[in-house]
Amino acid sequence: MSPALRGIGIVLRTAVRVSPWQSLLCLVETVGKVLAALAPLFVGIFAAGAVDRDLGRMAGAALALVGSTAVTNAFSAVGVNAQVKQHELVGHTLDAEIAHRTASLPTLDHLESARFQDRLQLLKDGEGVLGGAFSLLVHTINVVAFSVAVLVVAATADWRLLILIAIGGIRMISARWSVRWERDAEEAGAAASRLSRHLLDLTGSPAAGAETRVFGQQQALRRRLRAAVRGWRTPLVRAGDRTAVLDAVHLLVFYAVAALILGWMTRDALAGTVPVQALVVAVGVLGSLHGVSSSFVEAIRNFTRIGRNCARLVWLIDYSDRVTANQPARTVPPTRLEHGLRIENLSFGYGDADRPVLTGIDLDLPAGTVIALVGENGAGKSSLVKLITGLHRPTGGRIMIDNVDLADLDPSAWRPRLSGAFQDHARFEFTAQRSIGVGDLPALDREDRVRRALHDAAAEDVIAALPHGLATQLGTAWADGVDLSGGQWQRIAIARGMIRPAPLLLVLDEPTSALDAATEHALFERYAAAARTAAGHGAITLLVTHRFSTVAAADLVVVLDQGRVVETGTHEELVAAQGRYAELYELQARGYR
Ligand SMILES: Nc1ncnc2c1ncn2[C@@H]1O[C@H](COP(=O)(O)OP(=O)(O)OP(=O)(O)O)[C@@H](O)[C@H]1O
Repeated sequence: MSPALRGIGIVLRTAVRVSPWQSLLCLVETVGKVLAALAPLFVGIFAAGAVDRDLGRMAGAALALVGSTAVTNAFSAVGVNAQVKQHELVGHTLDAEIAHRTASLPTLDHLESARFQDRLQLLKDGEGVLGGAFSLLVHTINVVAFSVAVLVVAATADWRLLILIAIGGIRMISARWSVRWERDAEEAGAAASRLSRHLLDLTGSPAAGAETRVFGQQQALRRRLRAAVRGWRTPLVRAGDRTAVLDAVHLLVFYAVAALILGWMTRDALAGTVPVQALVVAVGVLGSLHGVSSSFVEAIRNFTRIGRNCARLVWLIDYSDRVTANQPARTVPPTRLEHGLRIENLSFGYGDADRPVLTGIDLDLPAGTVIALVGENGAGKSSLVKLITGLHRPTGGRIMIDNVDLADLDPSAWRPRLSGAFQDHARFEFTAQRSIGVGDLPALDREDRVRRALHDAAAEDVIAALPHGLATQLGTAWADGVDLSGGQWQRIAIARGMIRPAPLLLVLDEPTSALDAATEHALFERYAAAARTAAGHGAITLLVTHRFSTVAAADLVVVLDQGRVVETGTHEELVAAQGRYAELYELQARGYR
C-alpha cells in the first residue's frame, strides 16, 4: 500500500481511537449535503407545478425544499462542531507521536543530518494539515457526496448537461498538474523554510540577542531572512499563479459552453420538446455543476495534500522503526562493573565527512577509576564521550563494557546506567526543582533528592539566591521566571548530572568551563572523592577538561591529539615523561604564574 494511503489509515484509526462518537457525528453533515444538492430538483418541481396550476405538487415541493434546508443546516452545525473537536484531538495525538518518535531516536546523527532535518521540517510545516486531516477527509467525503447528488440531478434533467460534466472532468485531470507543482514547490523550499525559521528564532531569542546587537547584525539578519523567506515562498507563489491561470481558463470555457447549452434548451422548451421542470433544474444546477468540478478539484488537492503529509508521518514512523529494528542490541547491561570499559581500535567520523574525527583509539578504563580526558580544541574529546555514551555509533572498532560490546546493549537499558553534565547542556526552563529533577525522572518532585544533588554539585548557593528557592520558575520567557548566568545554568546542569543514584558511568564533559579554575578544582576533588566511594559498584567517572590543575586528582589521564590517543598515565607519570601532556601543562602553568 502507498505511504499516503497508509498514513490516511493511521489518521482514521487515530480519530476512531481518540473518540469514536465524535468521528461518527462528523459524518452527519454528509446527509445534509446530499439533501442540499436536491434543492434545484424541488425548485423545478415547484415551477412545473405552477405552470400546470397543480397546488399539491407545489406544496409538496415547497415543503421538501424548506425541510431539506432546515435538516441541512442542523446537520451541518452538528457535524462542524464534531469536526472542530476531532481536529484538535487528532492533531494533538499526532503531534505527540511526531515528538515522541523524534526524541526516541537513540543516536544524535539523525538530528545532525541536514536531510533528516529537511524532511522533519516538511512534516512539521504540515502539522496543521495533519491535525486537520480527519476533518479534511470528512469534508472531502461531503464534497464527493454533494457532487454525486448534483451530477445525478443534472444528468436526469437533460442529457446536454452531461457536456458540462465532461468539461468539469477535464479540470479534474489537469488538477494533477497543480498538485505536482505544489509538491515540487514545497520540496524546493524546504531548506529555505528551515533557514528562515532559524533566523526568526535568532532575532527573537534572548541568547542570541546580545551578539546580534553588539555585532550590528540586525540589518544583515533582516536581509538574510528576506532572502530565505523568498527562497521558501517564491516556488509556492509561482505554483499558485500557474494553478490560478489554469482555473481562469477553465472557468471561461465552462460558462461559454453553459450559455450555449442553456440557449439550446430554451429554444427546445419554447418548442415544447423540453419540459419546463428540466429547464428550471438546468438553470438551478448550473452554479452547482461548476462548483462540482472545482469541488472535485479541491477534494483531489486536499486528498493529495493530506496524503503527502500523511506519507511524511509514515516516513518518520518507518524511519524510527527501521532505526530500532537495526539494533540487534538486546543484551541487558550489568548493574555493576567488574572490569570496566575497553575501547578497541575505535574510529569515527561525522555524517558523510571523509575526515575521521577519531582514529585507532585503544584504551582501558578500569572499573572504579576517575579518568581525565585532555587535549586541545577539536582533539575529539566530546566525540569520544558521545561514542561511549552511545549517542553516536563508531564507524570502526568497538567499545566493550565488561566484555560486552556496547553495540549489543539495549540503549534504553544502558542510558539509565549513565549520568553526567555535558558541554552543550540544555536549559530546562522549568522550576529549579524540576530542572534538576529531570536528571532522574522518578525523583522529579523529590526535594530531598534534589537538595542532595545540589550538595554533591556544590550548587546550593545558586538555589539560595533564587527568590522562591527550588520553586522558582527559570527562564524570563515565563511568568515570574528568572534568568540565570551562564555559570549558574551550568551548575544546575551539574546538579542534574548528580541526581541519578549510582550510575556506572558519570561523564563530566567540561561541565565547569564557566567557573573559575579554583572552583573547578575544588568541585572535581569533591567528585573524585564521591566517585571513589561509589567505586564499590565499579563506577567510572570520566572528566573532560582543559584545566590541568584539575587533572592531577584523576587516576588516569588520557591525552588526545587530532583524534588519536598520544599519551596515557597518571599526572605525575606524564609530567615526568616530558611529552605532549607535560608541554601543555607547562604552557598553562606559565599562564598562571
Ligand atoms: N556534530 C558534528 N558534526 C560534524 N563535525 C563535528 C561535530 N561535532 C564535532 N565535530 C568535529 O569533530 C572534531 C572534534 O570535535 P570535538 O567536539 O570532539 O572536539 P573536542 O576535543 O571536544 O573540542 P573542544 O575542546 O573544543 O570541546 C572537530 O573537528 C569538530 O569540528
